[in-house]
Amino acid sequence: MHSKDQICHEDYQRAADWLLSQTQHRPKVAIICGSGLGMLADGLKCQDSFKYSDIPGFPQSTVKGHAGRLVFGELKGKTCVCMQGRFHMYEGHSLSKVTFPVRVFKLLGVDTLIVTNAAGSLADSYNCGDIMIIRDHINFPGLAGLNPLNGPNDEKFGPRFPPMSGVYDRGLRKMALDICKGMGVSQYVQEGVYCMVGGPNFESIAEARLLHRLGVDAVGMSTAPEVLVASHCGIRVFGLSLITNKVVKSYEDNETVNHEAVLEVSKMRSETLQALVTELISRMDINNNTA
Ligand SMILES: O=P(O)(O)O[C@@H]1C[C@H](O)[C@@H](CO)O1
Ligand code: HPA
Repeated sequence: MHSKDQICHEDYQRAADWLLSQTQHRPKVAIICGSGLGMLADGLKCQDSFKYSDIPGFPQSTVKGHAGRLVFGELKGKTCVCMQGRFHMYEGHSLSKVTFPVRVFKLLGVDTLIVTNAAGSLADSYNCGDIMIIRDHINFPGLAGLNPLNGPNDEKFGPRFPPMSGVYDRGLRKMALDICKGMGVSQYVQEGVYCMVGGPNFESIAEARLLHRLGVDAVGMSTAPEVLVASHCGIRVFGLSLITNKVVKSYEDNETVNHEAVLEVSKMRSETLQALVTELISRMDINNNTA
């Protein structure tokens, strides 16, 4: 490792080699669990689990609801790796640290990333407890120049100027909608635009109104950097937001949001989310990247 913020190819390779030496699992699918969504790893069979503090180069999780464990295992015959806890920019990590695991996953042979998060809704038709399939994102820190791909481009991972249209795989989104219909949960499933803000504060009312006017359906403090880095290195992406609160948009509204409430709602939908992710993985074709 060169300096706190500069990570080179060998650093990713060192972490990947260490993991490959510790487990027989060779994952094709990676799952990143959002706040309170760590239970997505619970269904994995034949688990091998590693504390982030033991993995070379991995940062530490500091947020409640993010256990800080990497879990390998089998789900419906597919080998998966699951991050029980992600890293956020507001914790003080550089964006290259936030996205460090994604490049390690690439070196492990992962070809599909499922990202999940807890988010607040701006869309008037959304309710607390809704599941939003992410169609697209707005990366506010990215628009302002805070991008994990800043700095020298590592051509071994991808091109200098990666496209960002169509990043959330259309086939997987359609498959997820079909699964939700089959599960009889379509009434609380949405498809929409996620916006990443820096956090750690929740939005002011004026900020919420701005995001609403911009067409944002749900807002959170993660996901976009991981998705950028995954897409840059050719990993297929699918994303889910769990709507844990409605963002306050009115000065007449006395509601306030807090992290404990976010974690409570995450728990409420854990079974449905787990069933959806399991069925999606079971149906997905992980060899030729077509759903
Ligand atoms: O990791 P995610 O994006 O699910 O976490 C959300 C955003 C903040 O970290 C936290 C706020 O409650 O939950
Ligand atoms: N805003 C930002 N991030 C969030 C929210 C929110 O309302 N809820 C959960 N994560």
